[in-house]
Amino acid sequence: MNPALLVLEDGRVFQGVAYGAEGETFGEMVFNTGMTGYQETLTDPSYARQIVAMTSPHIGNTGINDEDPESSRIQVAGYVVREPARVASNWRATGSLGSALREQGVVGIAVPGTRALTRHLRDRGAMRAAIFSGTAAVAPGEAALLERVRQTPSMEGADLARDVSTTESYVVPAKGEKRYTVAAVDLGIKAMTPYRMSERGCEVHVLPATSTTSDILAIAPDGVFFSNGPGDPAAADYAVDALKGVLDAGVPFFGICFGNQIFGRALGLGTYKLRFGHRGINQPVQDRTTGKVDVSAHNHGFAVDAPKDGPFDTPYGPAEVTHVNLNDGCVEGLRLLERPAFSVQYHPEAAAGPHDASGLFDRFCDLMEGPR
Ligand SMILES: NC(=O)CC[C@H](N)C(=O)O
Repeated sequence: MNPALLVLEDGRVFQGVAYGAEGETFGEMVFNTGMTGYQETLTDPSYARQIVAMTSPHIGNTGINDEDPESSRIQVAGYVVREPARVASNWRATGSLGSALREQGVVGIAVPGTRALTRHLRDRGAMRAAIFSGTAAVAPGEAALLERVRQTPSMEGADLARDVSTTESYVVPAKGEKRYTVAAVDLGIKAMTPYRMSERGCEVHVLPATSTTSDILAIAPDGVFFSNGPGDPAAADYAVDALKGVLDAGVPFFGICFGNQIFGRALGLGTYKLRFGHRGINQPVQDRTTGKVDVSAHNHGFAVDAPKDGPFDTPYGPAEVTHVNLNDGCVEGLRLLERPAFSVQYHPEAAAGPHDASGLFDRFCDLMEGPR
């Protein structure tokens, strides 16, 4: 087992052993608290340019399979685990996680101190980092490695959605009878999202991130969807502009995660970076319109800054915060009160995660049914 180093931009260094591909990789250091679902995490395009540490101490037990990927490849910039499983055992497994990381050139590290790392990030916030393993970890000394980490760009201001988006549009057919046509703008879309819509009779036209309002409306959609995605929502003006045109046209709208942040910006709200974000599958979110609490899947480092004490004015009429996170009070959902448009900051597609919030896809279908 070859030595490896995890170097954080504030100078903290964790020593470990190489896991996956050997070499070096740079990204924003974040942690995920999910006890299950590592394959969905690894393949979620929202993790582009992030090094993800798993707080669950044993990773890889169920190997990898052909059914769970959220995209065609592993998307994280690097991977930190406490103890990689030595044996992959599951009836669906087609391979081991270690070999998948190696084959796809994803540099990882196993460190004994993932708990210390998580506490450090919780206190100091997500920060730039790098993993150096094999020969990359040996020669230069920690000071030189740290200097290289400090030269990398930060997540703030990063426009990454267009890098991970599809370049060509494609159609996910409706399962059973087709009821609605949905234009889904791919800002880093997870495979489960169009699937959840197709299960409900939606024919989903997945469009590139930089699609304009007229590209979107050209398919005559019953509803428009903006997906999750990586990077800073403040850097995606092109998506905000496209969505403004959709809202002007009054077409029903649903957004998830990055899509919620873009919706917030289209309403004139700002976004800001959370200290360490929410990444896991057990975050409590309250629907303020019903009082009901969902346990939900999350992956976000930014949040929308919106007034929570009642409806507020927007260019599209009054809006309100519909959902809040019960851990830290941050905004988890928005809606317009006089137009058919809403969004959530978390993941009702539940991949991985609890299915409490899956009814939000039905709410989107109800909005599309409305004008008929
Ligand atoms: N999953 C997402 O869509 C993440 C949105 C955004 N990149 C954030 O970190 O907040």
